[in-house]
Amino acid sequence: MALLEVNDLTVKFYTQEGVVTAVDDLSYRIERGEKFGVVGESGAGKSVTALSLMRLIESPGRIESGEILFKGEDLLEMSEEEIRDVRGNEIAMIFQDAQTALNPVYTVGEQIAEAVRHHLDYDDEEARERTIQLLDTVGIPEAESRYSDYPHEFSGGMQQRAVIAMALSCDPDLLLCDEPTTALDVTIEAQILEELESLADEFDTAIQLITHDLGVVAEVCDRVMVMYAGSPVEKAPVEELYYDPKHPYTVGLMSSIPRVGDRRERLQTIPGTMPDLVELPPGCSFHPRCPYAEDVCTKREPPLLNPETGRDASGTDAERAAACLEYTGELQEGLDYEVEIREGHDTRADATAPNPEGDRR
Ligand SMILES: Nc1ncnc2c1ncn2[C@@H]1O[C@H](COP(=O)(O)OP(=O)(O)OP(=O)(O)O)[C@@H](O)[C@H]1O
Repeated sequence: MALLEVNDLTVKFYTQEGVVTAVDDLSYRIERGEKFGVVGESGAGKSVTALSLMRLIESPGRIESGEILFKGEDLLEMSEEEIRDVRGNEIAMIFQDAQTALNPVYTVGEQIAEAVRHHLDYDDEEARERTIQLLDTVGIPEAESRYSDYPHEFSGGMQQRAVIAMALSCDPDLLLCDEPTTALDVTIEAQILEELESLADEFDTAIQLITHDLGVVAEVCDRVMVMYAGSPVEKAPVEELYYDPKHPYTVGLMSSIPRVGDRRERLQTIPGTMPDLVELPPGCSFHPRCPYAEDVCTKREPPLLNPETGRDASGTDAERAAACLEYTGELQEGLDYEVEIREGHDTRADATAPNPEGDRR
């Protein structure tokens, strides 16, 4: 049994502008100890997916349908009390902004110790010892004396390490990380990702890592799901995604990974922006930005298929899936891109094929 199995999850927000379908019929699974990446631009539905797992979607949002099986039990059917027990104990979450997760009026050590006492039923002394040990594990030097520091006495990177320590304090089976290193500089980011990865291995914790950065995914994850406008457009083991991306949106994301040593902040980005989720474009929702779009793409919504066999790949078992009419055989010109393999993990797709109409939106 998979640790987590999300089946046909749909989440909507009832706003004054209309009904926003933030997550649309989403299915995926995460195995025990696995590191699973969720990638996509802002507004793709990544955070809403994670908040749904914690049952933290608030009004005007609503989980419309689907099931979220965690160790075989549907989180959506649990009582408030049961879900509170899962939250923090078995599923923990780390957000982008460490500052909001730490309370400025308590010392870092006290806050983590409080979580330890609460979740593990330790007495004060045991909780203090466990906290110091955790701070040390996440790479905070002189953990014993830093125990009594307030959050503002920690650097941004140290704060995020403390938040990771707090999340790991209860030894969760699943850690949801929402852009955990975005606010940090690149060197600290690399260190923290490495730390996160080795801690997850040590504690046998599965990770769902949310990011807009495919470079981060390459660093940490085993499998990846690429999301666009609330839906998965590609799923693949990480190596396959890099060396053989099957969806034009993935190719676009790959072209925008900044290269180490590149002085420009960002190379290219995909022209255009995410569509209005109240009213998605007809057909494939990516077609207005896709350099390979043909007439049929404006009319037919592509199903998630195995790109090799053309079979249905919408379920959680699918290892490889892409939603593009190329795989139903309906594209006449096909997908004309090449992936350039460079040293190490630095793979880049040549997605510079001209789009004659530019941003057609
Ligand atoms: N509280 C809310 N009220 C109304 N709409 C919301 C709310 N929260 C999310 N949404 C809608 O859901 C969409 C998906 O949001 P989500 O935060 O999951 O995107 P994301 O992929 O995580 O992007 P980001 O990287 O910016 O966090 C948003 O574009 C927005 O339209």
